[in-house]
Amino acid sequence: MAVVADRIPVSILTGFLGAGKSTLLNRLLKDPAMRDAAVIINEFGEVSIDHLLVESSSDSIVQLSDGCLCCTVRGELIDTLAELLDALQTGRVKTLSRVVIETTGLADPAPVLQSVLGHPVLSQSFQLEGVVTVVDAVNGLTTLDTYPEAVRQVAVADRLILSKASLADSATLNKIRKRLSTLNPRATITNGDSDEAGSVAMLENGLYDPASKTPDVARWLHDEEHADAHDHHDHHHHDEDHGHHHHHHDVNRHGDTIRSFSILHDELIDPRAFDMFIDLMRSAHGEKMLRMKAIVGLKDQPERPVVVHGVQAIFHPPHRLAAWPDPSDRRSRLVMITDGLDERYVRDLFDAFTGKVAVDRPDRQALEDNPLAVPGMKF
Ligand SMILES: Nc1nc2c(ncn2[C@@H]2O[C@H](COP(=O)(O)OP(=O)(O)OP(=O)(O)O)[C@@H](O)[C@H]2O)c(=O)[nH]1
Repeated sequence: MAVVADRIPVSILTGFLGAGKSTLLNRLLKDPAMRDAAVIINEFGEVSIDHLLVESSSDSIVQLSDGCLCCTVRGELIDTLAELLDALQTGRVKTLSRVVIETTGLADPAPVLQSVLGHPVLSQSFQLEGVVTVVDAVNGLTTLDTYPEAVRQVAVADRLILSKASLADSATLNKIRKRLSTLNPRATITNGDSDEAGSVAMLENGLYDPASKTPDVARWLHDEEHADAHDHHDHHHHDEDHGHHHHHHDVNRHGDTIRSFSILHDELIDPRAFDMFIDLMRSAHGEKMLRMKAIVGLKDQPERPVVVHGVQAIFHPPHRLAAWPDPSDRRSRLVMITDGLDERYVRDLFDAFTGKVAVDRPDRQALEDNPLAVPGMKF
């Protein structure tokens, strides 16, 4: 493979589940300087939603890498970068100004970094320009206390973007800023609301230098290099159960209580029933629901699906899309990442609200009578 004279800058956009990575990426893609950039989006879970919602400008190439970047299986990412290079060298892509890789929220960034920094061939053509980590001002402190991945994401960053600052009180904001400065004293902290956060400037952090980070970072990268020798596929279990594909994670990295699963539904849903389902999930199980993303067809406006984002107990205001992103596929899709919440239970609850009858399950009426199901979300 020929060596490209100027290496192409690669930026990594990371941050815990629901921190606001895609939101930032959508803003970034509107910056004219992102023309000729490629974006690689990695999603957790087999039913993808993110790529449908990325508002790419026509010149940006959006690649979907659906391998799991959160563990050390990095083959997919290497393949995707190699394909980009090939497209450039064979003229299928005229110019490639930069690459942005959005990791999954559970990503341990070390293997991702190592893919670029440590690959003998790719590192001749790509150079790591920096790591941008989005931290949610509302859930950030709890997340950092609970999930070591979140700490690593902060520690490796060149720039920290503090999202949802407008939703947090000033005492929380001060605490989180302090915590971030302790975890990573050299990273710039940028407010997510600022113009800078949504522009290419946030990616321009100079070349990535692990030595400027805390000593832990150099150690993690070193560990990753050595972990390469092992076959990490051993840790992945892709089972088929009731026709649903699971992605069970390497228990050593994420704890064996984290699960990702998705629900597909062919019929349009009664808006009120969906309200109730979401409300019950939020009020009764919010802390166990690390992430919910859904695109849902409701009976009131079948042509305009609703997008719902839940991040732990916080549900962001849902929004209606102007149309289905892919008109040939109008199934409702809910992707959930839970910690200690049984998949069967969530499925049964959803089925109950959407009218699927089963003998051993409460029906919708019974659930509506449940005082936990406080109506609240209106579309
Ligand atoms: N108010 C407010 N909401 C935000 C901000 N950033 C993101 N959100 C909302 O938070 C929710 C999650 O945002 P995403 O951008 O999808 O988060 P993500 O990090 O890409 O999520 P994952 O890919 O699941 O890890 C969405 O409903 C956003 O609208 C912010 O700065 N302020």
